[in-house]
Amino acid sequence: MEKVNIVIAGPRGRMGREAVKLVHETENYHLAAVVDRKNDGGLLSDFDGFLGLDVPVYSNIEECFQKTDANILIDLTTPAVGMFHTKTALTYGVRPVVGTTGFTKEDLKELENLCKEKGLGCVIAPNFAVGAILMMKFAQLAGKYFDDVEIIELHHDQKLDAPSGTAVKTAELIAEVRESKQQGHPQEEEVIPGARGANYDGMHIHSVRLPGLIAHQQVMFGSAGQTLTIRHDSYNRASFMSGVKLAVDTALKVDTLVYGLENIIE
Ligand SMILES: NC(=O)C1=CN([C@@H]2O[C@H](COP(=O)(O)OP(=O)(O)OC[C@H]3O[C@@H](n4cnc5c(N)ncnc54)[C@H](OP(=O)(O)O)[C@@H]3O)[C@@H](O)[C@H]2O)C=CC1
Ligand SMILES: O=C(O)C1=N[C@H](C(=O)O)C[C@H](O)C1
Repeated sequence: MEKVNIVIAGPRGRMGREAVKLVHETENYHLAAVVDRKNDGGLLSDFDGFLGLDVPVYSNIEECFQKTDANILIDLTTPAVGMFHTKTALTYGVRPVVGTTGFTKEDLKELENLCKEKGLGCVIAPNFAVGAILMMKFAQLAGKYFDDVEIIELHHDQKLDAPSGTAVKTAELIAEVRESKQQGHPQEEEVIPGARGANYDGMHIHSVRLPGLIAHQQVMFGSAGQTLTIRHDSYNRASFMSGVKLAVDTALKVDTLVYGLENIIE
């Protein structure tokens, strides 16, 4: 079986380290190179925790694709560079699998067009954990029956973006089935600005950041005399890896942009 040549951007990060392990341990995957802003021209094995992984490190992603025969880019970096990496991959004929969050609607539209133009697959998944995908699907189902919903996402305090990509995706999915509604009292006032959280089509999103947390979300619905709470917890980053593998295998097969693993998991 021919190996899938994979480049990982952000290999030293919390997610990147797990992804390196996944690629290294998957029989038909080959870690061809990594993109890191440190150690340009060196090897991944120069960093702590990557013993024996003599994989070239590039700081310039274009140079990486010029010198590497890559099939897939797995991007696990930051909102600031994720879009540039994804566009560059498509330009070089490499299929992106993107876990990095913080992409805007305009970014997604641009990438959808670029995928069409190039005839390449790309998977952007705000959350790779199967349980989180189910949580979002269940929330969308509940959104048909409850107009009032608040999303509470809870993450470690090193997270850069708020609300989380998962919370935004959840709100988007609920908005597809819920009549638009401004929730709460029409005359409610925030005594301290931000008290009611972010507002997506009238749904409120609250972002909690604390050391000790990994990635958690609860979606709370309310109507007369009842509430329904749907919750998902990721206790470690290994929880995301089966979804990363599914995304890689899907990106190789399709020739369009897939935004969200709920479009793959039936
Ligand atoms: N889709 C999903 O299921 C999940 C998505 N995420 C998302 O994945 C992303 C990464 O999360 P996490 O691993 O926790 O974050 P980390 O901060 O641990 O890792 C990010 C890594 O990207 C590196 N980086 C920053 N800029 C560049 C650049 N220009 N080129 C190459 N590497 C760069 C950082 O380097 P340095 O150390 O030098 O800053 C760091 O090593 C986030 O956007 C997060 O929201 C996270 C978990 C699950
Ligand atoms: O930064 C994280 O950690 C996570 N980010 C993703 C998001 O923004 O939804 C996925 C998961 O929640 C972990």
